[in-house]
Parts: sequence; structure tokens; C-alpha cells
Amino acid sequence: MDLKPNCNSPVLTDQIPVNKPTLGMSSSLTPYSPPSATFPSGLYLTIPRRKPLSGKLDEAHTCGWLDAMKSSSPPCKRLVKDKSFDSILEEDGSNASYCTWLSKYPSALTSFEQITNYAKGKQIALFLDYDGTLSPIVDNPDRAFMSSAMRTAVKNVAKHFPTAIISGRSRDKVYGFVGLSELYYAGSHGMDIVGPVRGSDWVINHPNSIRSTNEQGKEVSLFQPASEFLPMIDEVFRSLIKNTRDIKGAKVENNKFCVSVHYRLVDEKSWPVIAQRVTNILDNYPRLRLTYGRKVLEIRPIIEWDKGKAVEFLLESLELNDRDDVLPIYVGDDRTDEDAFKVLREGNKGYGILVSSVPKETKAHYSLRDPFEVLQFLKSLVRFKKSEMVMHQSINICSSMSILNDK
Ligand SMILES: O=P(O)(O)OC[C@H]1O[C@H](O[C@H]2O[C@H](CO)[C@@H](O)[C@H](O)[C@H]2O)[C@H](O)[C@@H](O)[C@@H]1O
Repeated sequence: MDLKPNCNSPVLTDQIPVNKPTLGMSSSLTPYSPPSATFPSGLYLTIPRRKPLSGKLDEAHTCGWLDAMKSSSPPCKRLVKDKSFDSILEEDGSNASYCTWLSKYPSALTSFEQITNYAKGKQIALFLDYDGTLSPIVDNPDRAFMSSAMRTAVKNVAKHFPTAIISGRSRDKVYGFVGLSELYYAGSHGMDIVGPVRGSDWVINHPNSIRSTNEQGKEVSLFQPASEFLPMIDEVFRSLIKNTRDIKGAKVENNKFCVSVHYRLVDEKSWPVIAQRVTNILDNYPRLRLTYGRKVLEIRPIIEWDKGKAVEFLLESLELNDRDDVLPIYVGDDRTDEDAFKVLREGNKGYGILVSSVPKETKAHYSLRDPFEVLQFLKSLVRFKKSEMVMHQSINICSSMSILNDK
């Protein structure tokens, strides 16, 4: 995983690689651009960068990323090979740790009543990550299909609640996997959003917003705050392909406004090589930064934009932002989802739900173990909504009858 085991605690903690303080910096360290900020300059993170060391191996620099890459594996895997992480957890008593962790981040299923009590009379807005949340993590990123049961569940929640998918993938690719036109989609970690043609002046008149039409010919608003980076990202993508071609198992994925370098299928012995090649290339691109996810290094523009900003942007577009009668819920499994959890927690806006079967430090409020539990949660939301509708209908019938009786 993206989070590093802490020797003294069973909880995996977020670790920014050493020797590279300028990269992978949490956007939380930079203030949110006020609505009046002009883009693109208002969107840039001012990240001081090291000068590239021409032609030299920069070991310390690469080692930081190598540590991060290693930490994205289950902590015990290096000790006990060829066992599933869950069975390892049971063996070393960490299941108890998971239970302790659950008391801080309760299951959204067992706490469902608490969630819906708070949601009563409110409009729920649902934000869903894709990989590891709606689809299980698999070796080949091109085959990360969601089940038809999950598709049906997402389709059903979208009938009752505005629903958006926010993914690190390119928007087209994630749309290809999900295939539901009734949702909103944000690809490239929120740097490519298709939303409704409404919202505040800030959203509508934003210099990075344009009117467009979607696959169904419907008018939509397209927000791409990193559009000027497209040629650069393309160049880096090609360079990464060329420079990792000889590393067995390495896979470079073009996510339009960011690039993923996968090392899930790369022998651990070659991880230093991957880390070195990627950081060497990035040294030539001071306007790009490196972050990491689940056995993946992610290269993206240094703009101050992430999944948290995407949630705020979509809420604003849906005219649901900063309203007491709205409850946003974000479900995600990865480090990049923490930006969205943070926005919801710090703004006291709604609930973050972390999908994880191991204890992790998180800004989420609740947890779910895996995509199967996500499916149960989505189904429960639909049942809750239907029961609320039935209750309202009964109340309406009763009051109409009492009006008639009065007459
Ligand atoms: O924001 P997300 O939708 O969670 O996207 C994050 C990355 O997800 C994908 O990679 C992850 O899932 C793959 C398929 O299960 C797995 O093979 C890989 O190891 C995971 O890191 C996607 O391929 C990446 O481009 C996204 O950045």
C-alpha cells in the first residue's frame, strides 16, 4: 500500500519519502485557492526543486522513493512469503490491531444507522473512487473490471443521489469501465471533470471551464485545470515507456493529465532501477511532481488540485456546497483519496469512508474492508432511501386523509 508501517504501531502511517521533500507534498500544506483566484497561476504549488544532478546517480534521492515503493507492500510480506496478507495478520495477532483500529474508524455497515440518522432529511451526494473501491485490485490495470452487481448497485444509488466517480485514471478509461451515463466523472485525480452546466459564478465563469457535449450529446461543463500540461505529460509518458521497456513487468499508463508507472509485477530486485529511472526523468521536469499509490508511482502537474478540490468543485457545480441539508459521502481506498477525506472532515461537510482491510492512518470517519463491503453499503443506501420515500408517502397519505376527514 501507499502507507508505511510504523515499527511501534500496528497502524500504517503515511510516509513522505526522505530526501525528496519537494515532491509528493500533500496539497494540504498549501492553502486552497479562493474562488477569486485567477488560474492557472493561482493553481500552482510553489514547490522548490532540487537541481538535477546531470549524469550522476543520485542514490539518496532515489532511495526515498524506493522506501515509499517498498512501503506500498504489506508490512509482513517481506518476512513471510507466499501468504495472503490477511492470513499473516491473523498469525501475528494484528487482527486484534484491526479491531482496535475499527473502534476509531467504525465499519460504515455496522454504523449504518448512525450515518442514516444524520442523513435524515438531507440530500446525500456520493463520491466514489474506482480502483480498490468499486473494483478489486488486480495485477493488470487494464483488466480492473467492476462486477455487474457493483454496476447495478452504482446505477441504483445514482437514481436517488447525485453520484460521481473520482479516479486517478483517465476519465475516458474509467467511464469505459463503469459505463453509466447517469454519473459525473472526474479523471486524472480530479484534473478532468465533466459536471452539470450550472453552479456558482465561480464554476460557470472559471477560465478552465468550457461548455462541451458528452457521449450522449448532452450539454456538460468540462473543467480541465491542467490542460496546458498535456504536451508535457505526453512527452514524459513516451520517455517513461522508452526507459522502462527493459524492466520485466513494468507498465506505464497514460492517464491524460498524469502518468502511472506500475511495478506490481516487477521483481522487487528491480524496484531500485524503476525508482532511479523515474526520478531521473522527473529531474528534467520541474513542473511535474511524483506521488505514489498502491504499487504505482504517479507523475502529475504541480498544480494545486486534487480529489479534495474535485469534490468541492462538483458540490459547487451541483449547487450543493456549504449547505446544511446536504451530506456528501466519499468512499475510497488510496492515499490520494485522503485529500477528499480531509476536505470533508475539516470542513465538517460530510463523511469519508476508507476502504481498507488493514489499519491505516486516515482522515476518514468510517471504514469498509473491501469492494464487497462497498457493494453492501451502496445497497443499504438505496434501501434506506426507499424506506424514507415510503415513510414520506405514508405521512402524505395520512395528512391528506385527515384533511378530507376535517372537511
Ligand atoms: O484513483 P483510483 O481510481 O483508485 O486510481 C488509482 C490508480 O488505480 C489503478 O492502479 C491500481 O489498480 C490496478 C488495478 O487493480 C493495480 O494493478 C495497481 O497496482 C493499482 O495501483 C490505475 O491503473 C492507476 O493508473 C491509478 O493511478
